[in-house]
Amino acid sequence: MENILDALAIYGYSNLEDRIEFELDGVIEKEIAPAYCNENFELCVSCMDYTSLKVTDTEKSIMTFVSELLKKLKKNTLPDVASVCVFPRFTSLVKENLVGTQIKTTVVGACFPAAQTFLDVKLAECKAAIAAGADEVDVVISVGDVLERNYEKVYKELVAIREACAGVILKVILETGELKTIESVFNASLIGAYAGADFIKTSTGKVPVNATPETVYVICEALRQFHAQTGKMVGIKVAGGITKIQNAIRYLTIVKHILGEQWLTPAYFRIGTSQLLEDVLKEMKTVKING
Ligand SMILES: O=C[C@H](O)COP(=O)(O)O
Repeated sequence: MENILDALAIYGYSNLEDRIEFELDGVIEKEIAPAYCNENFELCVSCMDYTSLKVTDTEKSIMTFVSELLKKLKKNTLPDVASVCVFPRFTSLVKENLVGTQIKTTVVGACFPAAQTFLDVKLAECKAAIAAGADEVDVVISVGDVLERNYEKVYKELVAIREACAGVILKVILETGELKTIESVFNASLIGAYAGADFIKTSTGKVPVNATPETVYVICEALRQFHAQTGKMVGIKVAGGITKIQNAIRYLTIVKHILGEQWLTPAYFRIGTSQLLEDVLKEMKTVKING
């Protein structure tokens, strides 16, 4: 592509603010109740990036985290989650402990969560994670540069990261709670898509504001327009503070409403979460009992 600024000029977000409020409170709100069913709870499990990104994580705690997950899935006859997501140093450990399942190993790379280091260090970390067995890498965009509209710089860095992550799934995290405006979330989504991201991800879970219905709406709209222009489907990962299945179903409904049912597979929809599975199990039982 010639120039990211020329590419962005094709897209429009001017009427989004009114539409978001109108649709989230109206038509989308009405679509949530019928989507609240065990079939979609299972879909949420299969789209889950089951995550542990704590400063206290150790080899021992991560092994327990993975084995408890596998036990819960088996005991409740649930589908495999999409991936287990951890810090880079646990890559090979997770990979080994997932042998015999379809579950992928996701690693946060490029100096998650602040991403404030040298590009060479970011690239080296991504490459090391892949060499250790990562199937998927989640990296944070240079948030400050997006806010200053240094779009060319942000795009070039992501292209370099895309090259370093050749052959694996790349998720670009926008940290939407820090981007704040529709313009920056919309443009950052498109920059990620043009740089070759497989998924645009909302948040790290490490700042006060994470995924929200409004920002998920904006990302979906950017990806809808990107698909209309290029024919390419880019996935969306909602993440950060998602502890209740009600919230996951709300996001699933927004994605379906804007992007369509074809996005509702682990190839195009992910939920990054450290705590959602327990609530899914609880709600599945409640829904079964109450019919
Ligand atoms: O990558 C970030 C995680 O998906 C955040 O998950 P959490 O806020 O549930 O810990």
